[in-house]
Amino acid sequence: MTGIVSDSTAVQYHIGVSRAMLRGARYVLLPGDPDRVEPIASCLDRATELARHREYRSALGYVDDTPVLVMSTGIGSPSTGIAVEELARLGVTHFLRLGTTGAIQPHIALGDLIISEGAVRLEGTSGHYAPVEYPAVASLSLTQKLVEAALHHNFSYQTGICCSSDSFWPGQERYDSFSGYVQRRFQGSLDEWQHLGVLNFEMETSALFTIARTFGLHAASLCGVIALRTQSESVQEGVYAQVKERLALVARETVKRHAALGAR
Ligand SMILES: O=P(O)(O)O[C@H]1O[C@H](CO)[C@@H](O)[C@H]1O
Ligand SMILES: O=c1cc[nH]c(=O)[nH]1
Repeated sequence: MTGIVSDSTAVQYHIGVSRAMLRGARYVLLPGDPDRVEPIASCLDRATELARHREYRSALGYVDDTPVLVMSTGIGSPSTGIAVEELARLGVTHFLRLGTTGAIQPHIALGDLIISEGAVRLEGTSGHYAPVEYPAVASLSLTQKLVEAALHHNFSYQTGICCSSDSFWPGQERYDSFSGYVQRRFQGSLDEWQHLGVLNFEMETSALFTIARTFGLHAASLCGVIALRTQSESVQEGVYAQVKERLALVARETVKRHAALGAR
């Protein structure tokens, strides 16, 4: 039986790109927001748009001679899991999430970058790939290059554990939802994660780390802080432009340094 999804030479069913379109790219930069693809791609050389399909918008560019795909994942772990599946099939081996996030530690500032060493799996998708005991951990070599790149640009950054939630409101203990209700299991959870040293909330990193690991592939996560959850439930949209620029600059430098290792 042949199906479009399982054929590695075909245009992939959800993401709308094929192996030939990737020009051998092994690196992918993964923002959640489709509108972040173009500004990130504009920090690469010779960038061109590839496709727009559902939440997946893609562009191909270069860091010197290294081809790099930029593709949005949409919001959340299910669509991120589909992106990893289909990109892995096309030969992508290194996945770098470029996201926005809400910080839950008081020493973190708006615009800071957070590099995740691991992630709390507060989502369902990764459980379809590995049991709950399996850790969601980052690729060491890719993460080391992220740290070097943030230092190179002199951007303030933190490293640690993030919490990846399946919901933006109750799972991140926000009370400004439509109903205002947060289930008992999440009441007090922000405080608890904070005491356990978790740095931030977002929605994709744990699925990305888990799935990439189970495939024997490499993933890292860089997020820019747009909400200070110890002060407010709101996101501060004024910092979004600065965060976007920082993510793109650090990503380019990370690929440059990692590609120079010549690792497969
Ligand atoms: O800015 P992105 O990459 O989408 O990331 C964060 O923003 C979205 C929620 O607003 C979630 O996807 C969360 O993980
Ligand atoms: O607080 C935040 C900000 C961005 N993304 C999230 O998931 N949470």
